Amino acid sequence: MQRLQPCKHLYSSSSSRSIWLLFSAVQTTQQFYYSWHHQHQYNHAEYHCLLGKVSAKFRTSFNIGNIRQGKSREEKLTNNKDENSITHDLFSETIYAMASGFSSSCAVSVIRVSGSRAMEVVKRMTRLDSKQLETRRAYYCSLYDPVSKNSSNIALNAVPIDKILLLFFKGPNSFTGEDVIEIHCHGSKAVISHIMKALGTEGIGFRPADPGEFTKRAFLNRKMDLTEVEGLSDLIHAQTEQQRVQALKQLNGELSHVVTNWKREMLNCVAHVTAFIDFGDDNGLEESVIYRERILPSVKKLASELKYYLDISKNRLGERLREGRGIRCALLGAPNAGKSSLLNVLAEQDIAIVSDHAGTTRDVVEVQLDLKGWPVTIADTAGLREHTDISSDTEVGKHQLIEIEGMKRAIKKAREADIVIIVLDSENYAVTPQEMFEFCMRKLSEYDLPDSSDSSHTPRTSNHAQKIFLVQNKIDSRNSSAQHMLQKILDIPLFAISCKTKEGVDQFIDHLCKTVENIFTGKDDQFFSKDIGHQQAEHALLITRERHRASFSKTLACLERALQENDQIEIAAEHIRQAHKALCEVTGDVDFEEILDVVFKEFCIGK
Ligand SMILES: Nc1nc2c(ncn2[C@@H]2O[C@H](COP(=O)(O)OP(=O)(O)OP(=O)(O)O)[C@@H](O)[C@H]2O)c(=O)[nH]1
Ligand SMILES: [Mg+2]
Repeated sequence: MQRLQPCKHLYSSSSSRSIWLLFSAVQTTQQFYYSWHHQHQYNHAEYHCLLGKVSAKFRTSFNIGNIRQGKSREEKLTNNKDENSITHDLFSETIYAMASGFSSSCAVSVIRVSGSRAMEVVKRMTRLDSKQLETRRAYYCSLYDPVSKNSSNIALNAVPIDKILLLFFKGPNSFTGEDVIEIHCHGSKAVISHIMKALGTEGIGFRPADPGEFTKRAFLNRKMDLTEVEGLSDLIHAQTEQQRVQALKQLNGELSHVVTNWKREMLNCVAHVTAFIDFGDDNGLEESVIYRERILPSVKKLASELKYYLDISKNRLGERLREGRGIRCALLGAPNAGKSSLLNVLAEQDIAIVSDHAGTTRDVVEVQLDLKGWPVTIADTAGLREHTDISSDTEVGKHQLIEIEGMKRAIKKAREADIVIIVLDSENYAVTPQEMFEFCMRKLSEYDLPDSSDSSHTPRTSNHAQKIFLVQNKIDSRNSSAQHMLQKILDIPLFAISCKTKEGVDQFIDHLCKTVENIFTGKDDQFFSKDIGHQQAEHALLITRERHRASFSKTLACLERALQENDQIEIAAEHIRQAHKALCEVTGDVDFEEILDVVFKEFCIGK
């Protein structure tokens, strides 16, 4: 049997192997040997002998001095202070910040203190007995200026700052994993600034928290993984109902759960290979059998699951929901058709300039709306019309060039949109609604594809799903007669409305809301293939960031390389290890300061 030299270099070269990895691997190897034992009818003595060998081998193979996982992140960070400037002295200081929002005055505000010396608040700023203090209980008491460290009691004649509710959370069963004190005080500026000043005085010596520092401590103390941290950040910033739902799912670990299962399965495969490399020959195990029966099916399944998640999230609906860009709609039509008027009606405010001068809107004007909890971006655009014989030498020609540039931008915007709303003018005799509709459709199909390297929007592909709505405006006008009304064209939804009297507007908005909801929930087969239902659409919304997608793609590429290795199981195992590492970036189980910086900079102070 031809194979590479076994695993020593595979493990010893890796400086970030962990005890946790070791135990998982030993555990999975146990499962492997149990199943192997069943197949090969080993007796118990033989089985335990094998398992002992594997465990011992794992212990020596892993570079335990440099482990990360398994130890708390805190320990790792304390050991590597110089490498990790981000967390330098992070745990030695007790921090404080306002946890509730900043407002000039409100009924109650919350100030949070976290760290090993948090109890000093109780000892030196209240008359409560710190030794008797129960965790997770609220105490109603007076809060005083801090007494010096050596004085045992608040003086009898001390003047209180405020009457407060004090809560104590004993670490590690707290949000940060450290001792936490919450002060619920009255929300006036005077009370808050007095308490904040008292906590920062030299005597008590706490430090104001950096933005997101409480959550960073929670992450480093393994209270939450990186996807949950992101979920929390999204929940704090959620503007619409559906953003809240999405954020809460991530905070509750839905993405984390999927990723953790994949990671476990990958470790399982690696453990099988390692056990085989070290002991397979001794026990008559065949490399090709292990590869075919154990590695190949697992890796195939993992690869197809990753591919599925990447495929269904191609439209980046998860990111778009989280970021608030949502579904992109563009208003397209002739000058003066009422596009800007419709934008203002939808936004319920005067965002775009409206006038009876044809060609009022020159550039794209965008507004983000919340349609029943789903975010939507609507773009008002310059009016479209035919142009002939333009000369840049004349004043008129110069104006026309500007208008043409506006039209180009309008069509580009419409091409990128998920929904194009063609606004037709019932008053316009020069061009019939039917002609205008055909003109817009021609422009939509003629225009060059936008630059797909611009990652700010979904790259348009040849099968870019797009919906067209027709809106015939100004039905209130006395000039609008039956002959100027558009007849229904195929199955394109057609709405007759008046931006002036609001007639028909509600039906149009209802239809728009329903369409947007159907897209996000997988009921629209233009955006998801027909067999993709509600559950798959929910899966698609799990990927909320480009960094998730990038790690998934990297993981898939490693797994595909592993699949090409045929019977070379040591090489396949190394690819699987790389896949595991790529996936660890999603949950934050690797050393990668830049990612932490990106994630935590989204946070506000006090969280
Ligand atoms: N009677 C009537 N007039 C309308 C209605 N909607 C818009 N208008 C008028 O039509 C004119 C053009 O409206 P806009 O909203 O500026 O049209 P537009 O399509 O944005 O025009 P451009 O920016 O030039 O492309 C304005 O005078 C509006 O008051 C409507 O429903 N009924
Ligand atoms: Mg306009």
